[in-house]
Amino acid sequence: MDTAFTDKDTYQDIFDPEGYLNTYYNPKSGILVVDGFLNFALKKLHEAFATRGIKGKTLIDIGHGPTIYQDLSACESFDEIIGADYTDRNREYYERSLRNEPGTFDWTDAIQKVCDIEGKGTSVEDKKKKLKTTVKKTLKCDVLKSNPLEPLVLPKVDCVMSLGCLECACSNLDTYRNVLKNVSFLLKIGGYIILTEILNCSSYLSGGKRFSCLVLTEDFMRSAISETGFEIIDLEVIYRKYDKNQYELCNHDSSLFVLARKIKDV
Ligand SMILES: C[S@@+](CC[C@H](N)C(=O)[O-])C[C@H]1O[C@@H](n2cnc3c(N)ncnc32)[C@H](O)[C@@H]1O
Repeated sequence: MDTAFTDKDTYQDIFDPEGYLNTYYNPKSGILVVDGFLNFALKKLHEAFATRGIKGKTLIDIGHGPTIYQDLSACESFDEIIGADYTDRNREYYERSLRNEPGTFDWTDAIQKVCDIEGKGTSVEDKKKKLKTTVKKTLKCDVLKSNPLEPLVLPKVDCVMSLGCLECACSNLDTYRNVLKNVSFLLKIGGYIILTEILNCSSYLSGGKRFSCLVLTEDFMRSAISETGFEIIDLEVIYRKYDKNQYELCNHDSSLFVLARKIKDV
């Protein structure tokens, strides 16, 4: 299902955090739970931070939306995490989730999964505390700007992570390549980028509204990342089993994880 490009101000106006979380991350029926993406992402993030030892002072989590699962492994490897998203509602929901406010989405299953993968006997409560103390703030950001955090200019960071955001922010492949350069601007030479994207998806339904998605392929991702000054360290794709009902909500056929290291500015 194609749909007109939904730009950042459409997100600001109509993207509903609760509707998104219930459709995509509900522990029993969430599309990204049922299709295996969430477990895949949690495993790959643990591998990147704990097994490969990607660590440092600061990680920026760009386009976090209302989700916190992506920071559960990172919070053990970085002194601080800075969140960033375009919409006020998503930044507010992210902060409320970090404070474990009543009525916010229950991430217990995902947190328990990460604690189990880590195998250190960390309790869900202790992981929530670690996450809350490591994420220092969340900032307004626009990945379409050469400095996505404009007007702020932060010191270059050790890692930038962006899960399921860039393909929503871009209307064409050239813009996607530029956005990779924009995100790279925030990174030290030798720093790391971590991306997940859904592939071959043209749109997704969230909170009863349809949002556009830039159709990405594994080949495009490999070339775009290499052409924007990164060396790919790890890239993995998982394929989803076809389910007509879920497909109508979100028509991706696979999901991609990539870890890459910045070797130069382009
Ligand atoms: C599908 S949600 C991804 C949420 C979350 N990272 C996840 O893994 O499910 C896409 C996010 O991209 C953000 N976004 C869209 N356009 C943006 C832009 N130009 N700059 C920064 N964030 C943007 C939206 O506000 C939204 O939070």
